[in-house]
Amino acid sequence: MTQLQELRDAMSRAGLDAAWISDPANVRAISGFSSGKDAKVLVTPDAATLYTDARYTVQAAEESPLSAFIARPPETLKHAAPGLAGLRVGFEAEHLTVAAHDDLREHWPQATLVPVKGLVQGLRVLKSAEEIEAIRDAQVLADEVFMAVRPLIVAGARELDIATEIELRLRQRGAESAFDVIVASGPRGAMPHGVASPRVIEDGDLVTVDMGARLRGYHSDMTRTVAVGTPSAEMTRVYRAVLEAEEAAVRAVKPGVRTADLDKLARDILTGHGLGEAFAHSLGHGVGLEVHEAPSLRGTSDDVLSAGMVITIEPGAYLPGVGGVRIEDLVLVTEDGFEVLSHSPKETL
Ligand SMILES: CSCC[C@H](N)C(=O)N1CCC[C@H]1C(=O)N[C@@H](C)C(=O)O
Repeated sequence: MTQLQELRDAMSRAGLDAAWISDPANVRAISGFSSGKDAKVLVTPDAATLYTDARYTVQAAEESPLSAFIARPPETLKHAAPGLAGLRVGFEAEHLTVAAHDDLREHWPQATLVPVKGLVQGLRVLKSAEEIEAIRDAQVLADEVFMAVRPLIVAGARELDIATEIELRLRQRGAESAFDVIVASGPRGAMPHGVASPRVIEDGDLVTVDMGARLRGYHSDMTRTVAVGTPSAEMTRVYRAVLEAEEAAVRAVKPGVRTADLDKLARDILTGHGLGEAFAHSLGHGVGLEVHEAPSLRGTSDDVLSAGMVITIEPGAYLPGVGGVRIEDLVLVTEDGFEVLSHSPKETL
């Protein structure tokens, strides 16, 4: 079943006659159109229209099987209005701005607007074989690039130079960076989202590199923390604790496991090493058309793993003023357990 058919089933369950899809990743999932931020999709039980503007006439015809209406707002909204009179139209409450909602109310006065959450995101959680292939291919490129750049992570190099090399080499392989590359060395390692800075890497630093490729719209995500020279005894101990937590959590991945329990498993190991407070984020997240998507591997999550999910396992420990460690693998949940998609070696300190 295509995601469009699945969406119609979900709309019917939610009591909707139509859905206005505005989130770029959801637009792509439903229509195949890759410039989702300049497009919307209107879905009813017997029609689906891609709305975009004249910059994309050729691209829309090439990429999407949906019929396209080429115009800019408000003509798009005026075009849709007659067919929506008297209908319950779902809109994406987590994405639509207040101003865009006002526009819908103005142009569709006879429709009942219904806020919905996760309508399409829910359909994206289980990946098709084609989607898994794209994520796998993206990770192959990311592994290649990490391995090629690893020898450049030495004392005297700047974090920015490492990030630039990663971005360039991903581009050369036909991909792009999935997000701003994180290169956090020495004390900057205490920042989980420490994007590369001009800092010069020093002997004895641990350097956290968090990178991903985007290929055919799909993302990969992986982190390695590498040692330059000999790190301090304290940071070596932190590294080993994070590695222990990471490997234990990966081994526990299988269908039916609650993501909150996985988070707890990793967190308990770090707590046992006195690092519970230092683990300042969730254990991981789903990966697909967005780098962060469902399921959430957070302690408060109700999500349960199923075969076909692609997730990250990425515990970390962050000591302000001292440094940090994160180790992250990209993992496919399989019928009988898991497959690790990221293959870059991890340091054994
Ligand atoms: C800007 S994308 C960052 C990708 C990275 N691998 C990642 O997902 N990180 C880095 C540290 C924490 C983690 C993250 O942002 N987790 C989110 C889902 C959270 O809220 O915990």
